[in-house]
Amino acid sequence: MTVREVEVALGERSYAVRIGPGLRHTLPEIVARLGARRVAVVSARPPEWTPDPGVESLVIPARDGERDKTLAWVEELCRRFADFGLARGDAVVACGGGTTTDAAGLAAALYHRGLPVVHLPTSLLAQVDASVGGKTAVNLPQGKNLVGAYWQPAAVLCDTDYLRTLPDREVTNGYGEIARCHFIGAGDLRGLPLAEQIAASVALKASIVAADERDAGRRHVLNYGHTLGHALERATGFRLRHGEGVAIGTVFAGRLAGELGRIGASRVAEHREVVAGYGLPTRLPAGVAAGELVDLMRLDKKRRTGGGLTFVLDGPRGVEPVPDVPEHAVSAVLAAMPREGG
Ligand SMILES: NC(=O)c1ccc[n+]([C@@H]2O[C@H](COP(=O)([O-])OP(=O)(O)OC[C@H]3O[C@@H](n4cnc5c(N)ncnc54)[C@H](O)[C@@H]3O)[C@@H](O)[C@H]2O)c1
Ligand SMILES: [Zn+2]
Repeated sequence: MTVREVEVALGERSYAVRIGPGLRHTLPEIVARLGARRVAVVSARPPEWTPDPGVESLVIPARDGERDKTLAWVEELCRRFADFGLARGDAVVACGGGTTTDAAGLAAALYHRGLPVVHLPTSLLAQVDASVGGKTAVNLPQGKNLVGAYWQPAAVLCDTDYLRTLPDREVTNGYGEIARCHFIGAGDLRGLPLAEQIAASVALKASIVAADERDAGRRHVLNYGHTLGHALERATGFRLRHGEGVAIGTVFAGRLAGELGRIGASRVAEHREVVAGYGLPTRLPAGVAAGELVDLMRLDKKRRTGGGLTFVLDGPRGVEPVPDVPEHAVSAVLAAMPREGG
């Protein structure tokens, strides 16, 4: 069995992300190394797929999905930890999609002011992105991921066996994040075995997180393709999955960089080819007006930066945030983008 290992280098908070088949069976070694006497296993997978930590444990069944990514669920998890008698020296295990690792990660960060958490991400998106880097969060009615903490896991086990039961659309969703890695430093991953694509995407994220754990600068490049991606998710009432929005947003980022004279025509074309090559959508969905997308992007940015459209774009110095992109350029590129059914 081939196991790949990526180190997230964060000093005394460093940890390993391991990628390969059957890795859930190595959880007891990780728990033993942590010295945990008891473990709460928050699992969104069925019992036969829920990992055994090898010590006294409480399994808390969870549901993946945004509807349980709430403070109420985090409180419920903490109450069950307390009823079980979880205390310092113990640990939490999170097994599920990114919604489950985010919520259980936040519960671990808060309970007793922080217990070690081991992530076993079960979706492709969670393996390449959500479980690595230490951001945890839950949603509020006012918006997604508004309440959270930085809480690095003690270890991440990307057991590729989990992906065998993943629906096709969720596989595609994860590829949206892998495709954008092509342009932010991972190089060409097309045609490689899936485990290698996961490892390369994780290695890229690990290197960026190690340089900028708390999102002060470099970590922004991870948002490649995300500005339009987020607007598309919202404009379609989340009918488009996150990775699909990022895919279309990546094609758009290439075209916008071309429009601004930052990259040449062949690099623009490469964006579409790479995204299409992963079986991802490249065209704007039907029925979403360009004006609405610009409004959504402007709103999104205003909240964060106080005005001006900023995009993470490719260019002569590589990928970097580009502030004050003129709105007419954005509108022109959107108007020229191919459309579904058009
Ligand atoms: N913390 C971070 O840095 C970070 C980064 C990216 C995304 N996220 C968060 O991650 C979440 C998205 O993650 P996601 O796409 O995994 O969503 P998810 O947790 O909702 O899972 C997606 C779907 O896949 C199903 N699923 C998961 N594993 C499965 C398996 N092995 N077999 C069959 N079905 C399975 C789930 O039941 C669900 O229907 C979002 O809430 C996002 O905010 C966090
Ligand atoms: Zn993303």
